[in-house]
Amino acid sequence: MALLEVSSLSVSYGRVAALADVSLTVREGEIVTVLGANGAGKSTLLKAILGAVPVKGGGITFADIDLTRAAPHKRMAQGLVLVPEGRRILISLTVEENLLLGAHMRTDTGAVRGEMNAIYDRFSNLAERRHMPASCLSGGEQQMLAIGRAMMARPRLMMLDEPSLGLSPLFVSKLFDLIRELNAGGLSVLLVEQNTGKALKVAHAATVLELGRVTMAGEPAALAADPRLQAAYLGGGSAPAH
Ligand SMILES: Nc1ncnc2c1ncn2[C@@H]1O[C@H](COP(=O)(O)OP(=O)(O)OP(=O)(O)O)[C@@H](O)[C@H]1O
Repeated sequence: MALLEVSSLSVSYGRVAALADVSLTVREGEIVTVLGANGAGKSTLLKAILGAVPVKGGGITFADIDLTRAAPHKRMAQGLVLVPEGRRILISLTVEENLLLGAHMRTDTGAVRGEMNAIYDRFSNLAERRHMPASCLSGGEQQMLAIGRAMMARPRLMMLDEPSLGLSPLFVSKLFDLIRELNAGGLSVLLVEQNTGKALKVAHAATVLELGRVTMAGEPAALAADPRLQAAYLGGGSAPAH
């Protein structure tokens, strides 16, 4: 079943057309990746789905509800969450305060505490430093905190904007393991990545954006084997095993 349906979406910043006629589907339980060079419109797509930028044309349906004109908080209440590029952790707040920010829309305080404990069980580094400012975390740990904060909203679909950017190879591996694990637990994922090889390995479907338009879309293994994609994003290397 389609969880997120983006159809013929167009977004402009003044005269700059950032997205033109973009369509994409995320089915329940899927990881879908959006690939593309800098400025292709990937972040704009995620922001438009979240309602942070106005759409000029097209539609966004989530869980069969038309959210095209809905306010961001209405979309979040439906289970949409964004882990933004650059993580946007509040470094002067404690780890725990950052996590609680993710639950600010929830009124079920008992369940919120349970969720937080589950996050601490998953991330012992965060648990150990729960009362310390987030500034004491490494970049990789801050990314885990950003994902933990998003989990606090109990999302149905998590959108991740270039989560591996600037992380050490060890944390990149941990990050992709985590995405797999969360997905295995039932979370649907829309993943924007520059790490094309890793993103294609983890995803069930992929879409390539170029200058705001979809130029390729389909099964990740097929895309990975496509010479155009190899030349542009995989350094001409061989297709990753799926
Ligand atoms: N606030 C803005 N005002 C004007 N133009 C913008 C704004 N944000 C993005 N753009 C332009 O819209 C286009 C798409 O940008 P976007 O950030 O969505 O691309 P991206 O694929 O996410 O790139 P990156 O990987 O660099 O984040 C680019 O031409 C960019 O310059």
